[in-house]
Amino acid sequence: MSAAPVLCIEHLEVDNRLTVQHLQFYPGQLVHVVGSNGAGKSTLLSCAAGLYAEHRAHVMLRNKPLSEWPLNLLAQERCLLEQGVTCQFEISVREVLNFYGVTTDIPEQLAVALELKSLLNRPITQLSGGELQRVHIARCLLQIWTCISRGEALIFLDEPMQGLDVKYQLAVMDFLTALVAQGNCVIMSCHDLQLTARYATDCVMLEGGRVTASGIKSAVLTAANLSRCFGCEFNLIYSENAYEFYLPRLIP
Ligand SMILES: Nc1ncnc2c1ncn2[C@@H]1O[C@H](COP(=O)(O)OP(=O)(O)OP(=O)(O)O)[C@@H](O)[C@H]1O
Repeated sequence: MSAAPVLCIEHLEVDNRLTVQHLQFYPGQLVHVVGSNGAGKSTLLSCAAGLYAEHRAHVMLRNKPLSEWPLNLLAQERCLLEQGVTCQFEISVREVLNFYGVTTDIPEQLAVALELKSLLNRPITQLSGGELQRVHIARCLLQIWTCISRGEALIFLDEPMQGLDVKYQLAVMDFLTALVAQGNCVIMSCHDLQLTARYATDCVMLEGGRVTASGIKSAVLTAANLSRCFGCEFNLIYSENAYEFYLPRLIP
C-alpha cells in the first residue's frame, strides 16, 4: 500500500474487552470488521473514532494521536454511526438532517442513494426501523460531508445494515463503494458475510477481543478462519475475485 495510512492503532487495551497490537487503515479501503457477538467490534469502532478519551493516545489519525486533535476538528474528519440511537422529539426528518449538515441542502447524491426524499417531511418518531436506519446513516455522513466530498473522510459505521431490507443493503453498500473510490476510508462492522464477501476490500477478524486475522479480504475470509471464529462449518469457494458462499452449518 503506497499511500500514507489514514488511521493507525497501536497497543490499544480496553479493560478485558479488546486488545489491538497494530492495525492500519488506508484511503480507499472498505474494511469490514467481523466476529461473533461480544467479540469487540463496537468497542474497536468506538475507540478508533475517539469516543473514549482515555484511549485516544493509541489511535493516530493522519499521523497525529487523537488525544492531540481538537474535538471540533475531529468532528469534521471522521463520523461514527452507533447502534441503537433513538430520537424522542417529534421533529421532521428534514429538521434532524439540517441539524447535522453544514448547509440546509441535503446533497442530491446522498438523498438519491438513501431514498430520503419521501421521508423528509415525516416525523422521525413515526418511521419504520429500516427507514430510521437510512436517516441515521445520512445524518452520520452529513456531519462530515465536506470532507467526504474531498475524498479524505474516515467513516465508522457500527452495523449499518441493521433493519435494512436487501435492496437498501445493496444500495448502501454500492454508495459506500462509490465513496471509497473517491479516496474515503470506510470501517464498518457487519454480520452478513455475503455482503462482506462481495463488498469489503479488507477485513479485520475479532475473536474474544483479539485480532486473529486482518488484511485483504481473500486472506481473512477463509473457511478455516471463519469456522474457528464463528464455531460453524463454512463452505465457500473463492475464485476469480468472487466468492460462492454456502449457508454454514452448526458443528454438531
Ligand atoms: N460499556 C461496557 N462496559 C463493560 N463491558 C462492555 C461494555 N460494552 C460492551 N461490553 C462488553 O465488551 C465485549 C465486547 O462488546 P462489543 O459490543 O464491542 O461486541 P460486538 O462484537 O460489537 O458484539 P455484537 O456483535 O453483539 O454487537 C462484550 O463482552 C460486552 O459484553
